[in-house]
Amino acid sequence: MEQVLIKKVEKTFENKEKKQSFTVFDDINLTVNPGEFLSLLGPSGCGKSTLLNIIAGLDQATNGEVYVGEKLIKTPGSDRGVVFQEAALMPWMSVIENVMFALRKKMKKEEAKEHAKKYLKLVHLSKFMNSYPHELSGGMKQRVSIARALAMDPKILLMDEPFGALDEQTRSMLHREVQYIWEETKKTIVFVTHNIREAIMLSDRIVLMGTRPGGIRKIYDVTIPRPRVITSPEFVKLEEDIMSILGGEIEKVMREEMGDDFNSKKASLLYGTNNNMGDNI
Ligand SMILES: Nc1ncnc2c1ncn2[C@@H]1O[C@H](COP(=O)(O)OP(=O)(O)OP(=O)(O)O)[C@@H](O)[C@H]1O
Repeated sequence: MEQVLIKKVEKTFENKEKKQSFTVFDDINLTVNPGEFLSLLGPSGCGKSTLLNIIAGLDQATNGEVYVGEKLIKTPGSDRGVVFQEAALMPWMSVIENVMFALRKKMKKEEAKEHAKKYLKLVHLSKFMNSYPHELSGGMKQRVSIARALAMDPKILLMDEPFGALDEQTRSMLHREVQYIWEETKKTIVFVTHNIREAIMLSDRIVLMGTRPGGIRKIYDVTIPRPRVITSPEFVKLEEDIMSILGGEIEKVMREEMGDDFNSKKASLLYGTNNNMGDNI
């Protein structure tokens, strides 16, 4: 268990050709507590992935610092495991070989095999360890990619919309799976999502990010006892609270993207809380 400290982080992208720069956010301050499950939630383009990539060391902050424990983060490291929306498994390797590949520099082959088996068991894929990626469903591939990240025994697990491409049923199953993994391994998890219900279902805290100017709008403590039920009154209440702020953020993005074509009635029809997919922003 380790804490992540994000101190005055700014990210500006330079477009050298157009001689323009674009600041995604300019002053993010946040502490992710050891063992915490924290979600970054916000409209498209607010910088969730950018912030996660900076924590991962895959991208650098323009200003400010990120620490994992005492360590200043500049590059990727085995203390942080990353899971992306696409599992990116090597198609010519079996499931167990994919997990072992990540361990090749860390341990000998036999030890790596035992280690990989342990993590495949944790994600309930022991039966499929000799299968190949094309033989697996999308949800199973994502479980392999979670096992691969966990096998490195990172202190922090960073997840960027890991279930974004999956159907609703598979997503619910993986919510249970990831909660089980979190409880078993006691990892600190930072989880990026568009989906309000997903954030409420999984998180200890939800960091709601906004755009133009980008930054943290509000932080919610989710105190609803687990396992959580989406129809419970406290769940619905929190969903409405979050949507009331997010609605304004989404409208801002749409206004900017659509210019004169923007029509707030159209926006509320598309993104209102009453439709079934209102949780998915
Ligand atoms: N390499 C880059 N160069 C220039 N601009 C970038 C680059 N990467 C991201 N951006 C811009 O930074 C902003 C934040 O992007 P980011 O992907 O972090 O947002 P997000 O909140 O994760 O969005 P989404 O939910 O749609 O993935 C966007 O406006 C994006 O266009």
